[in-house]
Amino acid sequence: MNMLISESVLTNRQCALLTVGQMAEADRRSVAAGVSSFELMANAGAAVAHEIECHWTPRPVLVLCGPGNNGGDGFVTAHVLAEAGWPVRVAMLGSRFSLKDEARQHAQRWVGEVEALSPEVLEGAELIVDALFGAGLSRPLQDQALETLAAASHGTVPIVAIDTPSGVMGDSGESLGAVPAVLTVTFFRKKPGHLLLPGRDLCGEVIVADIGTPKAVLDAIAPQTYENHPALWLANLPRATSDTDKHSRGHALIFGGYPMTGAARMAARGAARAGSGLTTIAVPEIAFPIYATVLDSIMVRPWLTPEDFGHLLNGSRFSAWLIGPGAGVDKETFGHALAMLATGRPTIIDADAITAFQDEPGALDRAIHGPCVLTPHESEFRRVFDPFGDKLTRTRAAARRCGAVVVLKGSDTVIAAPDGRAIINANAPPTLATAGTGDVLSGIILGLLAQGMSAFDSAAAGVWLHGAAAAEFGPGLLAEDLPDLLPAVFRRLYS
Ligand SMILES: NC(=O)C1=CN([C@@H]2O[C@H](COP(=O)(O)OP(=O)(O)OC[C@H]3O[C@@H](n4cnc5c(N)ncnc54)[C@H](O)[C@@H]3O)[C@@H](O)[C@H]2O)[C@@H](O)CC1
Ligand SMILES: [K+]
Repeated sequence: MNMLISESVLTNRQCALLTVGQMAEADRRSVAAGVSSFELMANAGAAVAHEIECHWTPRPVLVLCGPGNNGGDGFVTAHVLAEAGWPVRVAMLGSRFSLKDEARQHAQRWVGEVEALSPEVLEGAELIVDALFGAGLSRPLQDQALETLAAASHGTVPIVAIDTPSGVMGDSGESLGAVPAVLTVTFFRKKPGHLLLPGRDLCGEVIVADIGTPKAVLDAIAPQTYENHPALWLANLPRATSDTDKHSRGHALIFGGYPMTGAARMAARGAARAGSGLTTIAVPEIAFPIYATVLDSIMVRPWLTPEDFGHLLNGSRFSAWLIGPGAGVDKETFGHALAMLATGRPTIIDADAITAFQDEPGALDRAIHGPCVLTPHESEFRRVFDPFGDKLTRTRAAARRCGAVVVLKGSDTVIAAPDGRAIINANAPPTLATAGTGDVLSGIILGLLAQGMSAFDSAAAGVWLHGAAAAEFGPGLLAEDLPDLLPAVFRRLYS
């Protein structure tokens, strides 16, 4: 997996994602720093042409240009490819004389015919460049744009999108009529819509091209959103040294439910493999024989009454706790979760323990006052948080409301902190869609929290490690395979 090795040389600045508004600001600041808009557009179109030449041999290309700057990039791409000897045609939505500023200047350099956009222009094309609209689209595609792209998607001709497939919204990844591209070339930094679904799937391969935007622009913009990558948290990942002993690596406690006992056991194995020095499952006495007979290094601690469980929490030996996997949705789970949160020690509230707050979400907000991670999937999220808005906005709002790090799971998991920082994860393979993988995820995050990593870093690292472990295994994955795949992922991270 060379991917991990080459990716690890990235810096966190390179993982930054910019909103459509921030990208426009980057453009303005570049111009103020002396890089003209004309030059930015020339570089953008040339970068697209370069990627096309790297991916395909010369063939008839059709460039579909829109009425804004995305269309301007398209004219540059057409010009550069034609200069390189490729057979190029251009079709445009509207008139090239209605283009403004640098887009107009670049369009004037195109001496060939400009056909009117319609599905008929697709005839004979063996590569299509979608330069109709960029990421800032605010209304659905319609008429000729919609019909032409729809017709293009019915054929087998590859589509290369400039900035985003037209119709994908850069801030949310939502689609207003976009069709899938095989390659998307964007500029300076990705936007959230390149990673959030369905945008990510519609983009195909994404290449980020340098178009001469000065790097200092990023400091001025101070982005708050990142693509998940080890560059963001590797330096803070706990590592054992020669003076480490098991107690200094933390002690994770998991609430073990009954009769569903597998979930807590898988979480415990995730915590232990993530490096927790000691891992204990606290179980109702009736379940003790079930847990104890199938666990070795992981300890099992029986409790008889809820008061016993409370006393356990008030002892000082545990450094982080988790409740949720297999806990059951009932008053007891609600009470145990509140007892954990009341200690102010690092706590993960997952699965049933999230749902246990569905009638009283305010109680969750009031109880959180220490480091805390919530790990809902979409249905659990909707039971306790506002379901409106795109995934990034919703997760941020939830984190701000409750004061915890919120991990809204899925193929495009979003991790948000109460202070507004957010990370989008894109390394999770679809094989993770199987029972119990969420239990292992909360266990991995617990193992990192127990070792003293911050809640936001633990959540980001845990989500990434979980995805990398699943990718390591490939098809046929079961949740119980995941903990044992972590050592290979760690080995590569540290190599
Ligand atoms: N750093 C940057 O921001 C750079 C941006 N560049 C390009 O500029 C693009 C952004 O340019 P623009 O802001 O002009 O955006 P677009 O090129 O997407 O054009 C927007 C125009 O289309 C119209 N429009 C929007 N939705 C429509 C719909 N559904 N049907 C019909 N018309 C619609 C709008 O009224 C507006 O006139 C980027 O995507 C990128 O390709 C590059 O030239 C280089 C640098
Ligand atoms: K486009």
